[in-house]
Amino acid sequence: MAHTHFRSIPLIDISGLYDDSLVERQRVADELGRAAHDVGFLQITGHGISRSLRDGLIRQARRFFERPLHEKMRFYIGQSSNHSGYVPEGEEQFAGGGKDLKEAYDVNYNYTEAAQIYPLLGPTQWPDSADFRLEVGAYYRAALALGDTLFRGFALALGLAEETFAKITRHPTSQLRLIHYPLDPDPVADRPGIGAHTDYECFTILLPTAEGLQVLNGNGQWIDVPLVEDAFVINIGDMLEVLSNGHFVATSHRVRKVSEERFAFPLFCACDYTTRIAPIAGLPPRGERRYEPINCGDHLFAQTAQTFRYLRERLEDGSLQLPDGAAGLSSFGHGYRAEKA
Ligand SMILES: O=C(O)CCC(=O)C(=O)O
Ligand SMILES: [Fe+2]
Repeated sequence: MAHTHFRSIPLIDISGLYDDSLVERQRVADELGRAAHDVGFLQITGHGISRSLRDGLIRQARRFFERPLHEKMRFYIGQSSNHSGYVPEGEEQFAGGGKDLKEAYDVNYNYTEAAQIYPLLGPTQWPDSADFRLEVGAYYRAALALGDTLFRGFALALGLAEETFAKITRHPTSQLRLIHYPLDPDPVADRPGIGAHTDYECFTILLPTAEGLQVLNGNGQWIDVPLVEDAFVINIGDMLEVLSNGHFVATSHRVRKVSEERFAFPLFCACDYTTRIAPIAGLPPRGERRYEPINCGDHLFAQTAQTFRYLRERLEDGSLQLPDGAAGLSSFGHGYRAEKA
């Protein structure tokens, strides 16, 4: 296993990434790089996303999930063109048939400029609330911009040109999930909030409202991620592990059963749909692992199609086909998750 026997999650003030001095940006980038290499998880402060933007997001999520199911289902993800909208409990089914105790609202890059050519890109399906669209949309854009800053930091940390990732993140297939974990009505049933997994994308910018997230260290121990005021949790996903040739690690994590209502807002920062994800030229391998190249969008869509009920039904009735090459992807996503957990 690549990552170390860490016992805690590094906390890094990233305000220096916005500094005019490259020396200062490199100093912070080196800290990010150490955390991404040793742990695959970190928390950041100094990110510049205001409390009011964060509060607006949380407020809109609370309001939406409080609505009766039949109203939420008017914005069901299965009727959208870019895989956005309401995800009821049980819609997602993971390898082994597990179901998580959660509901979600998924917001994608709102891509309206061209005819939709790829399954995960297109206009986002918003609910019938102008405030939701305003506040959630504003948060999405701010968090995506923070993602661009982190991409620059990770590039410096890898010894690459600062803009390396900018060329492949123009209209990224990056999804913001508003997740609601209700209070568990049946504390006997053994259902996790979210079972053990790694994230598929490059990295995730996560805002949680309560504790519950746990991270697997190299010793096989689950380490609690504490709730830190004003901080975001950042974790490396499969694609940045590949791009960095294993220098950064996608670390397995889970959400344990919740004893209080909990919300969590991950923004999964990915690349443009057609980006070929392979080790970046010039980065020496770390360890024995060799990475097969994959296509960013096809990989995300193939994983999604195999876990969401409405897409599985289309696969089964033949109205949807998986992208070419999707079959050979078991070393990522859930397959990889199972191996690590
Ligand atoms: O709820 C959380 O804190 C984490 C959610 C998560 O890991 C995911 O959605 O991939
Ligand atoms: Fe995750």
